[in-house]
Amino acid sequence: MFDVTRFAKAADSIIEAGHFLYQRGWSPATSSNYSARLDEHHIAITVSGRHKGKLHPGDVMVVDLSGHPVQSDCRASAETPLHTVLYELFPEVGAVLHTHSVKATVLSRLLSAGQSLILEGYELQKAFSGVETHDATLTIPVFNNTQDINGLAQKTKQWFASHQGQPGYLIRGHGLYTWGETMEDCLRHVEAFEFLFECELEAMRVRP
Ligand SMILES: CSC[C@@H](O)[C@@H](O)C(=O)COP(=O)(O)O
Ligand SMILES: [Zn+2]
Repeated sequence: MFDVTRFAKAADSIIEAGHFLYQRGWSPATSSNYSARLDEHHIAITVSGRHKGKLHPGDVMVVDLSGHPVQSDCRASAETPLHTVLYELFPEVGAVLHTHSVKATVLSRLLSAGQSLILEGYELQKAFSGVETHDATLTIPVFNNTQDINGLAQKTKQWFASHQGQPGYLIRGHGLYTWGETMEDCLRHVEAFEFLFECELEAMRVRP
């Protein structure tokens, strides 16, 4: 079983993240899903289909790392497997955020099939945990969108198993997944990505 106090704290951090991400326009309407680790076997995650700017405690539930609801009759996010594979793969990960911003959506559609987004030379890359210089090269893979979430989860798990230092990925025409040791780290990563997406789009505009 999970610790109820930890769940309450995790739910609060998820609700607060939803307010922030909705206000910034990165999680419109019922798009996006968020989670936070409770322990080795359980995470708190948003209930499917809830408006992310108006989350309340009943919109967050517990699932185990197989995605099964624990003490809840609600339906967990349709994209739960995209979260659980990250918690399985990275024991240090404490939070995962998925957003649907305009910039992530547009940029991911401009990259061709098989092309990753390469981020290098930006001072702001240092906002990602473990990155200490603008000279680092970050490779952000772009997976094709699909409604086969289990299939996509396996693809992401495989890719990140062999690229452990990379901070997130895009799903084409869909959005961003990123994670961190804490919810605060994870929110910083979303913000850093949004700045970098804007820089990349602006660079394409100036020099097509
Ligand atoms: C409102 S469309 C977005 C959904 O299809 C999905 O991509 C999403 O991010 C939210 O799904 P959810 O099941 O609410 O977690
Ligand atoms: Zn989504």
